[in-house]
Amino acid sequence: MVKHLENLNNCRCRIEQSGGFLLHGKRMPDLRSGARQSQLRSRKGNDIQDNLNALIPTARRGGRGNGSGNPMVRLPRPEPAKPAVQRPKTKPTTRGRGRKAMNQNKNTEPLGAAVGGQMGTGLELAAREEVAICNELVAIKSAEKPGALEEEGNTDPLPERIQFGNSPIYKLDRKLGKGAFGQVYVGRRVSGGAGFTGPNALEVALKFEHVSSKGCTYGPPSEWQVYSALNGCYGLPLVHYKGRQGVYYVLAMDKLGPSLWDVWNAGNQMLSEEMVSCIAVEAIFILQQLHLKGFVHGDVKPENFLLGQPGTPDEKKLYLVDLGLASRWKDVSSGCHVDYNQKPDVFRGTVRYASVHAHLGRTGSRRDDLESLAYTLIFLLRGRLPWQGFAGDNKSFLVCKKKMATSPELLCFLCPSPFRELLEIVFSIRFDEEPNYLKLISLFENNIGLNALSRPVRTDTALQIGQKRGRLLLDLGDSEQPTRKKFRLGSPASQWISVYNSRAPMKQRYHYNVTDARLHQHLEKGKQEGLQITCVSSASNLWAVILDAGTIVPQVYELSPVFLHKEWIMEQWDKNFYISSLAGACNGSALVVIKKWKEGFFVTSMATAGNRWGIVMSRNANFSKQVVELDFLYPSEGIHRRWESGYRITSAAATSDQAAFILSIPKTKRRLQDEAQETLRTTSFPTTHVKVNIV
Ligand SMILES: Nc1ncnc2c1ncn2[C@@H]1O[C@H](COP(=O)(O)OP(=O)(O)OP(=O)(O)O)[C@@H](O)[C@H]1O
Repeated sequence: MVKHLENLNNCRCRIEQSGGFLLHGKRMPDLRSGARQSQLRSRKGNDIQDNLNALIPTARRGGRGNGSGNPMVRLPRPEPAKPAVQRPKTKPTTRGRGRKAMNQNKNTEPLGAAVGGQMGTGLELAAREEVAICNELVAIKSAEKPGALEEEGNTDPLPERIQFGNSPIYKLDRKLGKGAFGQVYVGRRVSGGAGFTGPNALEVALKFEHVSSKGCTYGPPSEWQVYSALNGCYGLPLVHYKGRQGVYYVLAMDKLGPSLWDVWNAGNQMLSEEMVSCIAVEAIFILQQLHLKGFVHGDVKPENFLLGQPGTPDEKKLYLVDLGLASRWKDVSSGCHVDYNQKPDVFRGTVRYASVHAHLGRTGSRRDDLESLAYTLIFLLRGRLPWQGFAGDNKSFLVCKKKMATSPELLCFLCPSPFRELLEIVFSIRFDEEPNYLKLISLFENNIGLNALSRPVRTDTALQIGQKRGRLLLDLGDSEQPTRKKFRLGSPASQWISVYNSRAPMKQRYHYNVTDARLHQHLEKGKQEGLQITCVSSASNLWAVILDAGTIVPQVYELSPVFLHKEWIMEQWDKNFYISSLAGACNGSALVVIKKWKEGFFVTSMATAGNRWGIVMSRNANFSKQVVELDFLYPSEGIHRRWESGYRITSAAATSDQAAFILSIPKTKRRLQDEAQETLRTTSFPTTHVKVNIV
């Protein structure tokens, strides 16, 4: 298969029968041990229905026409028409929201634009096999309604006086801010009280969430629980009271000052290098403290960093608010890192600042907060991020793609080197790796001229540039910094991905760089010798085919000038022939996916033609579970983790900018775990390697 992936050098990853991983022939102890531990814990079922929703665009669901201008294929079918795709309703995530809506008053993009996908609608084909096509295999956002819209629908007046049990009575005062889910007001104590912070303070911030808001479907907002677990955590406002008042859930916490977005906006939409460096140091430290408590924030952005109250000693101190998307990276009972998963149709966070992993629906971990922080800092410093300005249904996809294609050098062009270094380190943190916070903090110490260990680092404590600074005595762990691959290198390059499975010895043959004219000849010769096609692929309109003697069922094939020759396929289905492989040349046209998730359909084959995806789904495919690993690059970490959980690659395909791997667990007693599998990435067809592997 031709895969256009990142420009990695020929790199070979193998899973041995013993379950150990080899990378360039060396063991990868860190990853192995982490992954092994995760294997011991119970795994949440990975439902292909969830995971493969990424193949179908949300925006075009329900049989609507294809507004993207892509051909919409509709084939005749034996049963009455049904909507092309019945997308399962996204279940509420931690806070009952699969993503966050943006406050349109803020600088973030409106939620409606966060939906990925631009593909055509599907079609229904024969009962036992389905073929799908879409222009891009994208991470689709959940179909939840934007919270902001919900909130607008709530006309219930806010209570004028608030009291929680025996708490002081607060009178509602001016509005402090508004998010997609909450409205925050000043609560002024009716009597008594003193000071600016603490339960006795004269004023508190009251966050109201309507009981009918998405985040409150199952009771109080999940943020409440997180605040309970984290109350007193460094850098977070203290929560004093919480309770329900009529139709509102209300949280009373320390009143804070303006957000970094407010400060950035007031400061001509730019902040000085010194100030951003102070913010960096303090923000990394705050995230470290939050992470130490076992949580990740999940929505790091300028709007969620607030300064202390103006006119108080804390007015330049940094705080982190909004724990509505916080989740645990560490399991409470076992103390282990939560399991890795990827659900490409689930997105949590804010499009502009979300990590690429979050865009791709990967389980949130510490690295994601730091990636969002890096984008936040660069935004504050430079005033803009390269992925601003995208709009439309597939905005999130385009933003994600742009993030992937933007190297640290490019993103930090004109930024001081610590910002680039921060990005480089953050991009290479593995899912369950503990970030080296001290190292990250130290990157910025020269710009602030203070010992970053003295807390808090106020946002105004920077020295002037050029002023002499003392060295910070930290163990920077330089010697321990592994030489890591830089995963984001800008534009991808063409590569082949080969997947090998161990099998009982059998005769196998391959042909590559085959022109249309020669294809028939090779295939017929193979047929005469008892060899049948098991895999086909195409690069630059030349074909690669694998033939083997292990396929004993009768087989037919057709080379057609269109990617899906529907009449011919229908004809074969009538004869009980089903698609076992497919491929598209660069000039190929589209297939359309119809999924019957609830009817035991599994992906059995995938191919791309140009930037379009063809997916064959079959019933009775003998798989019990299936997951997809979707990335803009080769998803090395994800594949290793899936291997450890007993999955093996059963289909793979890529366009010039996305790669998808379907991994499955079979129903049969034959244990795939005992079967070795290996992937090989090469920039040219791996002739030598294939020869070695084919018996
Ligand atoms: N403790 C506080 N003191 C002062 N202002 C606050 C406080 N907490 C929140 N705010 C203001 O209210 C705004 C909305 O709060 P918050 O982010 O918690 O709400 P949300 O609905 O969860 O927002 P989002 O849209 O990010 O989900 C903040 O951006 C901030 O301006």
